[in-house]
Amino acid sequence: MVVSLNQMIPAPLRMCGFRSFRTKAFAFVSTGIAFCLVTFAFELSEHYRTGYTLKGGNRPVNVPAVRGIEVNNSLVNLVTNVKPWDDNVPLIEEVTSLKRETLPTWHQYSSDFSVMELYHPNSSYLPKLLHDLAVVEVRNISTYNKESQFKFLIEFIDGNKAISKPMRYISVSCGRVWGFLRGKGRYGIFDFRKVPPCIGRVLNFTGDIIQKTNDPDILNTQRTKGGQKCIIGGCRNDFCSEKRLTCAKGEFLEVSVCQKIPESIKMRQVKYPWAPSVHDSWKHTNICKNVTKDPIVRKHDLFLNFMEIAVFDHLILNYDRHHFKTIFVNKTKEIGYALFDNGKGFGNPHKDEISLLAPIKQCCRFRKSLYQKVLTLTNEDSKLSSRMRESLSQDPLDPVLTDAFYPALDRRLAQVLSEMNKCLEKFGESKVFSEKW
Ligand SMILES: Nc1ncnc2c1ncn2[C@@H]1O[C@H](COP(=O)(O)OP(=O)(O)OP(=O)(O)O)[C@@H](O)[C@H]1O
Ligand SMILES: [Mn+2]
Repeated sequence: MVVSLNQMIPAPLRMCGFRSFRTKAFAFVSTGIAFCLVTFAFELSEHYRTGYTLKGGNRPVNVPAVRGIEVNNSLVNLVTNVKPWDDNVPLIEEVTSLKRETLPTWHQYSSDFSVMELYHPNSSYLPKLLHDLAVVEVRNISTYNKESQFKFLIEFIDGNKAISKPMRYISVSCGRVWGFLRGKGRYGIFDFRKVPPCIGRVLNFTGDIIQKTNDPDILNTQRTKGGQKCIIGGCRNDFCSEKRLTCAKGEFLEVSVCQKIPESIKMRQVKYPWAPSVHDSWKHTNICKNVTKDPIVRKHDLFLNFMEIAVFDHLILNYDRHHFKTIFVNKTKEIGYALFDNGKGFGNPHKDEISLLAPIKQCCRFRKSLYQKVLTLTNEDSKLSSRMRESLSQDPLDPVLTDAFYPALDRRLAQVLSEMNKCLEKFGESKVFSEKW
């Protein structure tokens, strides 16, 4: 089902590059920031984009960002709780007194939230939620979580909150932009919806940012560079500095806007065992047994999730997976997980990194459903690249990915399938397919 939302886009937005805005009501394929791919296999994870040529006249050209390694991952403790429990955070509340459809879209989203999937592919509110993220007026904007790269917390006049990341900078290859735009690296590509709903948006530098904030990290760090309005912002010194400004083009600042996971949801940070690090012992040692013995991996059924994350990261070429978040509904049952930190993905469409598949290669154990999804998306009539293209074409900042990323997705998926098939040939289905942790 395709829902046309064209009329809902104000004319000024259309003029500044917002084109027809149709959102595929989640049938599901690749989850994505923007999500939505087709009706089964993968799904886009977040709507960020990696590069594009100028389109619509007055939109800025952006490009890829270089991101620093954020955390030194010692593999001594393969999986470690980084954050303690916060007992003051309430658990999920059910909305019982109001009919869901009468609630604002974000409220419908929150009340429908499941820890297993960060959104439901067929939910009626999802296209509207995405649309709202792209157009609802900003009430307040501030710096969010200064620990790493610069990002905004946006509060909208409808009460919703989102995490937003600005584009950073540009590199052009063969006349087209490629590589990854900061904050736009988040296309999930799974049939697992582990990245919150996201969409591209053009913020007005003065009207949506300067006039809507009282955050000194924004107000007091305004600069001008090459005639453009910029801010240093507030984040880690190496990311927010005079040398690394966030600049608008004219008044326009392109950002990704991701639905904030409801604040009632508890999350806990967990290390990814195959994280890149200076120690990266997994590159020369099979760490699979150690991982499976880890009490936290066992307790929270994390093992098979690692396999999904590996495939996901391989497809987007995210070589920066250090952590992910587990999410849960009560203190004993921690069943879901979320991937926020995908910003290094989609950096180079001409390169593949097979070592990202180390979990699959070392363990040879994964869900049959994962294998089937991979298989499905390699079919000519349901190719991952086609679904990705279709899904991303719905983003207001389309084109999100440059053309070279589409064959890259299919090529990497074929590599995944090949590794999985090697496992099956070697060990047989009964050992390889696993549904329980
Ligand atoms: N949509 C969201 N909802 C709730 N919390 C979020 C969301 N996005 C990010 N966060 C929180 O903020 C933290 C930092 O997010 P993220 O890893 O995306 O930022 P970053 O490391 O600065 O970005 P990047 O990896 O793109 O450089 C996450 O670990 C998570 O706790
Ligand atoms: Mn990060």
